[in-house]
Amino acid sequence: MEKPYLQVALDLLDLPRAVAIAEEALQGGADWIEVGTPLIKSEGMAAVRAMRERFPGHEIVADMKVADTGALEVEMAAKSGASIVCILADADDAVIAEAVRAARKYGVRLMADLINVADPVARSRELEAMGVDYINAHVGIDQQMIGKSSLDLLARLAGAVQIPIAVAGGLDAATASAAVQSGAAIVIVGGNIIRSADVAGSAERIRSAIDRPESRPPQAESPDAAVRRLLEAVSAPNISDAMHRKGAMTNLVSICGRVKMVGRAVTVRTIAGDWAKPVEAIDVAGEGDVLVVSSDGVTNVAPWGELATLSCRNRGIAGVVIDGAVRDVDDIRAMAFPLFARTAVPNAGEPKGLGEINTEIACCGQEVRPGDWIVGDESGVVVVPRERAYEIARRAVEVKKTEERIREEIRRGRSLAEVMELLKWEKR
Ligand SMILES: O=C(CO)[C@H](O)[C@H](O)COP(=O)(O)O
Repeated sequence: MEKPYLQVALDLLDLPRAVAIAEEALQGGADWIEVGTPLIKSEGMAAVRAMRERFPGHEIVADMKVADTGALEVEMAAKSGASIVCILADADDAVIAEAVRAARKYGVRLMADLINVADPVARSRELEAMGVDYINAHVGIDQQMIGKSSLDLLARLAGAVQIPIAVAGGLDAATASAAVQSGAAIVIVGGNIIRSADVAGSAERIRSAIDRPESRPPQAESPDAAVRRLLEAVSAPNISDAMHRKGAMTNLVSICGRVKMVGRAVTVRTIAGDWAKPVEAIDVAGEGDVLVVSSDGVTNVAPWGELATLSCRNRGIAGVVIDGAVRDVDDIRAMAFPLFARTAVPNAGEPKGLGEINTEIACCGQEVRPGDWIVGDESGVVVVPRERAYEIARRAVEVKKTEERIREEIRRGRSLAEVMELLKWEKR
């Protein structure tokens, strides 16, 4: 079998950055350069021309995602220097037929992107019969965030067509290696190369995983374990960004400073500093849970202190959030326990048993339900709704990756405004 190709997908907005990143990716062993759809939307065919001029010896793939006017869009890309043009597999047969005619006329090849196709096997066979040159088993970025896998799609295509199959969608070194073992002839990687601080190094790792694929049995992981692993890898600000600036609790401070907390909420409602329900909830919570206590913002009396914190630590509870006051701060600090509260006060409340455990509560400006995910660090606390936890955790990891590349470019001497092209992207 011919050596699989590594195609780097330049899903960026800015052409000079894209050229610089393409150079680094080629140094690391990428073969084909994809002018990504966001770059085409931002810079137009100028991006395709620039890549052709700068990299004359490489395949230039224009990810046009053609949905209509097949001939016109293929012609544009071909005349700008693309050697491969991407069309949507789901486009009408009339669009595909026109795209194929134009591709033959202008001497380029067509790659059909299976994103969102209902019956990928049947459609791939039809596309092959219509003259498409490559099939792309592609799971899009938003689909990846809800757990869809390009490797599953690739597996469905085994033996379905004779033309080469490309695969794309969140691939890294391990999944690129698995893709090659499942028959992929072209491995397309975007985020895990272009948003790395070390683009050449990341491309190199993927290149060697493709060239020397290893079979490693996939690690079984429960959905909860996956969410926890992902949330532990990101910060509260990463999560807030991933949630479009929603989910942040207000007016809280981290009593022990530099601590991190991730866990599912056990909710508590208490009244007038009554500490019975918060303390009873310690025995309701399991290892890794977070107690979230609503005390209606009361700050002249504390429903929480050192002995409760010690008890939490013994049970492996991940942290506590209180929209009120706490006491015994010096002893709690010595434990370095993740405790988030509004303030400190010496008075304890009375344990009368007012309130309830594990009902929906309002706490620090957020609605919290039992089982929602709570993440806290020195920047504050965010609430992640339980039904979107996996998606938000995945998106937060992407936010972090994007920042890694931006940080590297600032280290190299550019300003944040330059890297982000703030002036260009101000809202008009
Ligand atoms: O076409 C795309 C998105 O529509 C991307 O280029 C493709 O998914 C590869 O990027 P990533 O590796 O980040 O998923």
